[in-house]
Amino acid sequence: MSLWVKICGNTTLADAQLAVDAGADAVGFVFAPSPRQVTKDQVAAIAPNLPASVEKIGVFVDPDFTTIFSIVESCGLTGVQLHSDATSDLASRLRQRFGSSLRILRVIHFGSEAEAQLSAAANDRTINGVLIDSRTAGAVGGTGISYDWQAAKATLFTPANALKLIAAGGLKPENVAQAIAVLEPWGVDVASGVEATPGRKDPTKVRAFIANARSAYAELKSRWGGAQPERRAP
Ligand SMILES: O=C(O)c1ccccc1NCC(=O)[C@H](O)[C@H](O)COP(=O)(O)O
Repeated sequence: MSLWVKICGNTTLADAQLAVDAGADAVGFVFAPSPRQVTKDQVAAIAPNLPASVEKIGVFVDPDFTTIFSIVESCGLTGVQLHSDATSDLASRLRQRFGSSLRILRVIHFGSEAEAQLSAAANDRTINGVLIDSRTAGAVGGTGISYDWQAAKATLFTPANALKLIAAGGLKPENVAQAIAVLEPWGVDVASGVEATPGRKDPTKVRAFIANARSAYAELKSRWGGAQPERRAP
């Protein structure tokens, strides 16, 4: 088992390839209003040039099924990250249509409702994992703001939680090791923390982020010894 690393908010092939070369497991594309917003045509031109082994995740905010279906098909996405009402049947419709090959991630924002939302997610067999992110009054992602990791560890990233939990929100090369040491997540995700300017990645930051994350996870594994946390399949 190793740490899953996603570099999100790619807008060019060069940036996505940079993430791949630096060792990312997944690259993300934001199909929502954002300084990093991309179109279906842009991603359809980028994704086929990336290795098949790298996950290509589309990020959708309040999406409808038809839009997501069309984008996943046209761009060859391997996963979706849904910022949507958890009570909608969107995830189950996507699961029915694409089967187990599509990684479906739900987003939960750190805050007063997060614990209840995570309990509900634990019973949702259509999703493969949950990304715990920050939000502001104006943005549901890409905020560059980190939450209280100690509080998140106590309430969300608990040893009892078998979901694949991904830490996001305000991560950067300088703090990702600390986040991993505290939260012991299944994965980490970053957008603005590895940028040179909004929408464009900084090669030095991308490489440092992934290298620091990998070495922090290696330390964590030695702390665990033989007893690594069980995560729910798949
Ligand atoms: O990145 C965005 O601009 C964005 C906008 C709207 C919804 C989601 C968005 N990003 C999704 C991600 O997975 C980001 O990596 C995550 O929110 C963390 O962002 P950051 O705090 O900038 O690292």
